[in-house]
Amino acid sequence: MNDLDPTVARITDRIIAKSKDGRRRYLDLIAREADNRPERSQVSCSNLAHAFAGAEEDQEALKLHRGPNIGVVTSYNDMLSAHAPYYRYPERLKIYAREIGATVQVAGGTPAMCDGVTQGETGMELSLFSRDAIAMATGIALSHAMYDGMLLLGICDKIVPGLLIGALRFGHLPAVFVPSGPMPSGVSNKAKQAVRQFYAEGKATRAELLDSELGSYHSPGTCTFYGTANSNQMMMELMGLHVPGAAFVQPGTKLRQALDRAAVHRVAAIGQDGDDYRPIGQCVDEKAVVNAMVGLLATGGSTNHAIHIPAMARAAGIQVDWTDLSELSHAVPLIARVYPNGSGDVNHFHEAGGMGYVIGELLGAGLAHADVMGVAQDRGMTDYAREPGLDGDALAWREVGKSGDAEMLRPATDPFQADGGMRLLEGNLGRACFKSSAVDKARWTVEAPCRVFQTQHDVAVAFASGELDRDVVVVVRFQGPRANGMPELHKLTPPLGVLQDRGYRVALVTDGRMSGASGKVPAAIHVSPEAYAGAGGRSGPLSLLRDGDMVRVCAETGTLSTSADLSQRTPAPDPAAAVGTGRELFAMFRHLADEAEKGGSAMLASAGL
Ligand SMILES: O=C(O)[C@H](O)[C@@H](O)[C@H](O)[C@H](O)COP(=O)(O)O
Repeated sequence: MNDLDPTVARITDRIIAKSKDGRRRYLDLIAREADNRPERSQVSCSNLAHAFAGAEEDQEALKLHRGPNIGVVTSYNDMLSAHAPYYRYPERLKIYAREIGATVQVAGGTPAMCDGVTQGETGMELSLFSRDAIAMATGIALSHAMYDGMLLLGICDKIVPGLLIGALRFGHLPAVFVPSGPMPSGVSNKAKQAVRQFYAEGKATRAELLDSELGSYHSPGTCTFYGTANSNQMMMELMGLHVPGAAFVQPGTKLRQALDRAAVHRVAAIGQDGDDYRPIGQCVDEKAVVNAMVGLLATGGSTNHAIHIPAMARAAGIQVDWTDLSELSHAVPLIARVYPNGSGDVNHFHEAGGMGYVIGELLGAGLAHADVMGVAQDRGMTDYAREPGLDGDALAWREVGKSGDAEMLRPATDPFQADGGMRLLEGNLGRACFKSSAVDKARWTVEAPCRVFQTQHDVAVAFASGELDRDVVVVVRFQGPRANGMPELHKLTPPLGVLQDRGYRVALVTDGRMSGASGKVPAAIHVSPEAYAGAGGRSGPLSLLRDGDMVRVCAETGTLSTSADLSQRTPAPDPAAAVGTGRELFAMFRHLADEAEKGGSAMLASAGL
């Protein structure tokens, strides 16, 4: 293992310094919570009876306080394919717990949205804030104070960040995340995108498109592209919150079951009553957060994490921003290419060495912190650089060896790109993120007259009528957290991709989000401050742009600017708040949300975190 890379060391020190007060307050809180944790033997018998009444065969063990009682927070629903396998989990987890004299109770459920289902639809405007609703639901589940540890069942985009934020507010408890793995590969993501582009151009029928989509999304398990859900799994490994290597093992396999079983046994082993106490609030420290950022950059992960990492870190008293991410990006090489940044999917990535290989390379190059607490048998990250397998029925970890596919995974000494997957853009239009790993370097700079839109639907209409057939920067504004909850605008990818393939220089500029599955088209996203002013607020510069203004997006120099003189202009008026699809229920989240760079969260802002 090499010495720590100087940039990683410097940024970690900076994060530690700026988080000093917040982190101290947080650690004091969890120490107090640990000290004040109600001894179950002292809790009122009536309260206990309420808690154990439904426990059936575990009632006796709970009554006698035989072993740790583990609370499961599950985000099961069977519309979300990734979460469908969780249906059978509670029963299994209870059995695994009994093997070691522990008990498992389902503490509560959380909502879980599928961004694939709501993409381009009004339901997507609830998506970012569903993360905070999940954190709050996690808090409600754990508020019963009957648990000695937690198992967190969630995979997809907002669910892992929401579960982690909620769990961190119970940071005196140990926790293990339990993923259930990707579905087998179907129609390749590249072929799926090609049919979408054909359809956008009128060259494929709706029936052909649906067949292609169903060939891709075909069974229970996580979608196979490297989007937000799978980036979540990467981060949980690099933060040490999984049983090592649990991320990408498919559902319904013996290995998956062995990993789930190990998760129960691990969380029971690292509780406050044992001699190896590892509360999640200590596992998630500044170094673990830096590891998550490094992993995101090294693998070209989802841009959504530029919003979620600051939010998750805040819940543990830690402050990070896009400057930290961007500076790290200069030091972290891109060592993985998974669709949308390459052609293989997460199953191929896993076969080629997967997370074990990535972590081994990052540790070897001094880019990741080895000395995080983690939940693995041996403290630290070393176990995460191995891959799990079965020796008979027993779980065993083996060395990963060389990359099994040099098109997909490369050593840190011979990477795909010398720097990581994300750039910060700045200028007179604000601050924005640019996913450089997904965009051909020849397209890192686009300067063209802009067309300004207020909805993604209007972009589709302009595209269909041929109005966008030219070099153009497409600006889609009023898509920030306070305007409409900051939806993903991934449905713009096929039309903009078509324009690009027709030979035009095209870029997108928006205060909204793109999906983890977006790539190819250069995009300045999450522009902050957002265009929307809100009561008593100030409109961001995007609200001043007009059709025809020259806009420059440059990932090389980190620029997002216009040559137009904006100083005398009046901002475009805020759009009216949308109602329907439940959006009116989320008005308070929109009113109170802070900026994307801080996590776009009303909950954290209001809590003073
Ligand atoms: O951030 C993400 O990872 C996406 O929101 C993802 O959850 C969503 O399902 C995509 O919209 C589907 O991607 P495809 O366009 O490849 O089907």
